[in-house]
Amino acid sequence: MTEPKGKPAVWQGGTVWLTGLPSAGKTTIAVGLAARLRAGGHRVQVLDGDEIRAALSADLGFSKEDRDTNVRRIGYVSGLLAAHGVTVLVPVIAPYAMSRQAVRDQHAAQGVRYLEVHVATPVEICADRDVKSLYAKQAAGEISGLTGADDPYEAPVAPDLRIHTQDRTVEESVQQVHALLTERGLS
Ligand SMILES: Nc1ncnc2c1ncn2[C@@H]1O[C@H](COP(=O)(O)OS(=O)(=O)O)[C@@H](OP(=O)(O)O)[C@H]1O
Ligand SMILES: Nc1ncnc2c1ncn2[C@@H]1O[C@H](COP(=O)(O)OP(=O)(O)O)[C@@H](O)[C@H]1O
Repeated sequence: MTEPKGKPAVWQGGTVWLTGLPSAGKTTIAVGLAARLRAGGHRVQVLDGDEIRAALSADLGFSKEDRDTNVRRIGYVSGLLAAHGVTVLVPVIAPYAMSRQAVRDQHAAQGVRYLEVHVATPVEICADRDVKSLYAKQAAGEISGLTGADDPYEAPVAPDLRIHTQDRTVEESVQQVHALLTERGLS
């Protein structure tokens, strides 16, 4: 396959999983980081939670079992892409430690780089942002099983990076993750 003209492609791939509560800032950071990496010549794919659920996991809900299946599916796809030189950014809640560990193990078994970033925005801030009005709906009793409100979130014990987005600009948060990638040879 011929590479597009322009900046030379950068070939090292890997998965960067951004885990955190709804409205923590996962998608915003992934989109900002993707633009920055693409400008540097990287092949980048963002596997957004909502898009993947529509395309690949439409059969799944938000039970523990379904979330685990969803996370493992996304991990499988990201591993394939990353093995072929793509930097895969995954802004997906992934609330259970065991599912996240399974994805990490799967990448290790394939010899593919994997970084976990905990977007550790406190639930009060997330509920205040409430980008999709989910916290309001949960508080009003219209939905249940919302991560962080009335469904579990197992915070990572030893992520590669933990970031606090409150009192930070989006650009500062993107820069923090970009610095991690640089340190680990992924940018
Ligand atoms: N009950 C409940 N709990 C959590 N999230 C909910 C729920 N219902 C819908 N949504 C919306 O779906 C997005 C979460 O999908 P994910 O695939 O990231 O979740 S998971 O990893 O399978 O738990 C999530 O997207 P983000 O807000 O971007 O995190 C929500 O918008
Ligand atoms: N430092 C920051 N990093 C990321 N998002 C931030 C930051 N400060 C404020 N925000 C805002 O928080 C919201 C996060 O929404 P989103 O990225 O959709 O969250 P998630 O994907 O985790 O559900 C956006 O409106 C974003 O502009």
